[in-house]
Amino acid sequence: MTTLTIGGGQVLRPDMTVERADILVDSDAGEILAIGDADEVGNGDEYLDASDGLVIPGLINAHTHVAMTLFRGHADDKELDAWLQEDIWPVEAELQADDVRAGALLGIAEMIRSGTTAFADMYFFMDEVADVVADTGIRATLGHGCITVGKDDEQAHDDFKHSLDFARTYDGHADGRVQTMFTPHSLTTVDEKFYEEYIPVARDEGIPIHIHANETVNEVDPIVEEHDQRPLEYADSLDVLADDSFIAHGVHVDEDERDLLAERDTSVIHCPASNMKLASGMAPVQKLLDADVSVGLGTDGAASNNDLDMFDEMRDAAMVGKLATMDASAVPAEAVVRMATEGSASALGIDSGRIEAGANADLAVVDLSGEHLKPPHNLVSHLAYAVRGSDVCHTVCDGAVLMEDRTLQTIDLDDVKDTATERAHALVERAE
Ligand SMILES: CSC[C@H]1O[C@@H](n2cnc3c(O)ncnc32)[C@H](O)[C@@H]1O
Ligand SMILES: [Zn+2]
Repeated sequence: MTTLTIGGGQVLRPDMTVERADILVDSDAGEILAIGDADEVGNGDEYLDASDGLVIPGLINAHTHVAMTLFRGHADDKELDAWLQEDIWPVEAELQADDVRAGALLGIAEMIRSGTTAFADMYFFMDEVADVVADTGIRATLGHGCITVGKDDEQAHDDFKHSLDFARTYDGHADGRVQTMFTPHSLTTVDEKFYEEYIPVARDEGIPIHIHANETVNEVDPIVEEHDQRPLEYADSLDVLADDSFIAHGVHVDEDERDLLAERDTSVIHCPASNMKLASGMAPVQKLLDADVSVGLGTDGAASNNDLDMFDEMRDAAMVGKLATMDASAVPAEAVVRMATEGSASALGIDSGRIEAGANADLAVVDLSGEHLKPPHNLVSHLAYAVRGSDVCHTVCDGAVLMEDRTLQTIDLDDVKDTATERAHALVERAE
């Protein structure tokens, strides 16, 4: 057994207390072995210095499209439908496998550097993303996204079959760091008959389901008109809601839908930056929490955010949670830290997001030496409101060190930046 000690720092525990402790990790099994005083925990074969640092669970970005880093800054200042139809879908139509590889490498580098150790992604060319996940050491839940608008029946069926095949083939890839899901894009971009045919197949095979839902009023209204049902009631009639399902956004959800989500134990992934930038609306996050809905946190793609930094996302979630309710006590610091850790972990069904013996050794160390983190009155407050992604100095996933002293260990960052820039420019040119 090879072991790793993360020593000399303070540690965020699952009850949101902070204590001075060392952490011993079994690097082979990828698990936390012990947390305690240096003499109790003992010396590992390797050592990461966390002095003047706070060890936190690696953050979990529970909804993104990682290769969309290629479109960062390509299309801003438009609402969702115009943004997708006029700018994003035309460039996505030109995507090649190597583009997705380049965009995924860039996004994963950004996530590891800002303390994210797992993400959920629905996109295209997902075998490329799975291979990049394998090579870089991060953890991910991946699905090939299906859209039926603009496709004939045969193309749409092929898309769904491909999505199921991807989920079957790649589940457990990369020593179990890759899990898979079935990912119809949304309730308005996928025709009902495809839900009716393929959701039962996913359910029979135990494949989790992830969709965008209730993101904008433009998406909700046509469903209500056509089906005389709220979108999540419609989703439930299609058997989309279950304890291993999770929906992205959930901005426009009424009280009955919140109760339905709680009853079905379906998680909502809150994406506050994307919701603000696309002016989609303000999700009723405090009401979701009050209704006992499990809430995780995601950045969405880098074209609607425009970064993949989960510290930014925690801050945005806390800020917009207060603005939405005009209540400064809504969505407090502790709630957003829980969303980015245990809430997202629960949505993805992974045993990460908590620093306890037996849990996955997915960890990040925040350097507390910066002037913007003094005085350290309350470190949970700092995580929500003051820490920046660039304060992360070490990142560990599955017991392996992915970043040490701000240097990536599995990614050649200069090469990744150059390749992504070249491919993004060529891609946009092809689409013009
Ligand atoms: C079918 S793969 C995923 C698909 O979703 C698009 N997308 C990116 N951000 C959003 C969003 O906020 N709402 C809906 N769809 C989004 C992405 O560009 C892909 O086409
Ligand atoms: Zn999305």
